[in-house]
Amino acid sequence: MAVLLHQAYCSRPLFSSSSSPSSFVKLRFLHSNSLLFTPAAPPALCLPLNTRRPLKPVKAAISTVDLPETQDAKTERNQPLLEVKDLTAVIAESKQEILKGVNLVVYEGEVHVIMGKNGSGKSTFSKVLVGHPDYEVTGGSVFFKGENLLGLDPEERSLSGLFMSFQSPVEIPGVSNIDFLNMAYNAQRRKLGLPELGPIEFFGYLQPKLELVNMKGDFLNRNVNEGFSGGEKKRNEILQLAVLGADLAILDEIDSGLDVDALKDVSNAANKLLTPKNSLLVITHYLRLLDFIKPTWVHIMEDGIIKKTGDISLAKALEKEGYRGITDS
Ligand SMILES: Nc1ncnc2c1ncn2[C@@H]1O[C@H](COP(=O)(O)OP(=O)(O)OP(=O)(O)O)[C@@H](O)[C@H]1O
Repeated sequence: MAVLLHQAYCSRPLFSSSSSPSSFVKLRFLHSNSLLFTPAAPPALCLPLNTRRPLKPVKAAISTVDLPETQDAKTERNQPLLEVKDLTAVIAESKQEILKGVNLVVYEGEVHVIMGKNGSGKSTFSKVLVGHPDYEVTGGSVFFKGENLLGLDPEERSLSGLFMSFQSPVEIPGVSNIDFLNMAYNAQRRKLGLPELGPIEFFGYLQPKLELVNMKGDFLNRNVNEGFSGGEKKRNEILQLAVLGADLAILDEIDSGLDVDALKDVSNAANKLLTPKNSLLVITHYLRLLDFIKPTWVHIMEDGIIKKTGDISLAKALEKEGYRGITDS
C-alpha cells in the first residue's frame, strides 16, 4: 500500500493514502511494518548547518528589497537569508487571493516574528515559502540564500535549509518517532553522499537533542504524534528541528497549547539552535513567547500584506491597544 506523507516539513505530516496529491515524502509499506522512503523523494528535510548542500549563487537573480531604514541599519554586517518581494498567492483550488504583496527580508542571525489577526495570511505565507501545493504563487519573488526559492520543489527547498513546524502537526500511525527521525536524517545523509547512521549510532546522535528539548525517551517508541498532547506535539516539532537542522526555521504557533514549563523548554531549545548564521521566523499571537524568544523584528500582517514592522515595542503596543490601535495609523 503506497501512502503519501505530504505537507512540507519541510514536510511532514499529513499521512494519508487518499488525500490531496503532493510530491512530498513517499513511504511505501513493503510488509506489515517496513517502510521505505523512495529515494527520489526524501522527506523534506533540513540539513545540519555543517553538512548542508551549498547552493549555487544566482547573482543576476538576486532581488533588491526595500528595507525599513532601521532594519537595514541594524543588520548591515550580515547576509540576507530570505528576501521576499511583492509576493502574491492564491488558493490553488478557488483562486482566492490570500497574499497580496508580502515584502520581508530576513538576515542571518535574526529572529522575525509575524503577528496578525486570525485569517490575515500568516500560515499561508509560511506554507507558500515551503511550497505547499494548496497555494499558487501569482507574482513577486522569493530568494533564499541567493537562490530563487520559487523555482525549487518542496524537497529542494527543505534540502536547501528551510524547515517548517506546522501549526497542527499531524499523526503518522504505524511509524515510530525514532524510526521516522532516523529515516528522515538518513535521507538527508544519502542526499549528501554520506553514510547512513544505523539505529545505535543514530540514538547516540539523538540523545543530546532529546535533552535539549527536555523530552522523555518514551516518546521515541510511540508513533509519530499519535496520542501526543498538543504540547507534546509542539515539543516533538522542535526535536525534529534539532535533529534535522535548518538555516531558516519557520515556527507556526509553536507556543499554542503549551504550559509555562513547556513554553520555556521549547523556547530555550529554539534559542539554542539559533546561531549567527541561521534565523527564525516565528508566527505567534502572544507576547508571552517573546519573553523567551527575543525578536529582532516584529511584523504585523493584515489582509495578506505586512502592514507594519517594528521591534518588541510593537508587540507590546499590540498587547495594550489591540490591532485596531496599531494598524489604523
Ligand atoms: N487551503 C485553503 N482553503 C481555503 N481557504 C484557505 C486555505 N488556506 C487558507 N485559507 C484562507 O485564507 C485565509 C488566511 O488563512 P491563514 O491560515 O493564512 O491565516 P492566519 O493568519 O494564519 O490565521 P490564524 O491566526 O487564525 O492561524 C483564511 O481566511 C483562510 O480561511
